[in-house]
Amino acid sequence: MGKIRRKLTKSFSYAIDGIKYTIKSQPNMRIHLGVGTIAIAAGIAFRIASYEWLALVIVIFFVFILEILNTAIETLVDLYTEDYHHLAKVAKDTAAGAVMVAAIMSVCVGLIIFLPKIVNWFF
Ligand SMILES: Nc1ncnc2c1ncn2[C@@H]1O[C@H](COP(=O)(O)OP(=O)(O)OP(=O)(O)O)[C@@H](O)[C@H]1O
Repeated sequence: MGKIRRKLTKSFSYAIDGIKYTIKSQPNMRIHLGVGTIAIAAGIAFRIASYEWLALVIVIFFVFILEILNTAIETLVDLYTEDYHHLAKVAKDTAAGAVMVAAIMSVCVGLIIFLPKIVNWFF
């Protein structure tokens, strides 16, 4: 039992190391964290419904997940080659594209949830 717990603790701490590395090395991850925090604060301020929380939390975490995977792919490419290679460019650009698509999706969800509330608030 102790052995299993020690193994789980180790895996957990390696995963946290990966997340910490992404936050430290990727300015974009820090932007995602900032925007996610603002969106959560806005959700609290506007008392959004539970289905809106569901959509908001999913898109926020989806962007985090893809940024972490993007970092893993970038790092693997750099480990493989530091020379210019067309396929290295394709790998990095497509991984970055995935993050961008997720970020656009999260902006759309944010607008769908908050825009009517902001308009109501002002008018
Ligand atoms: N080995 C390589 N061969 C060809 N093109 C590369 C290579 N490394 C990077 N690139 C190109 O340069 C771009 C920037 O690569 P870089 O490693 O600096 O990532 P980045 O822009 O810092 O990504 P992020 O901002 O997400 O950290 C890549 O998207 C890719 O188009």
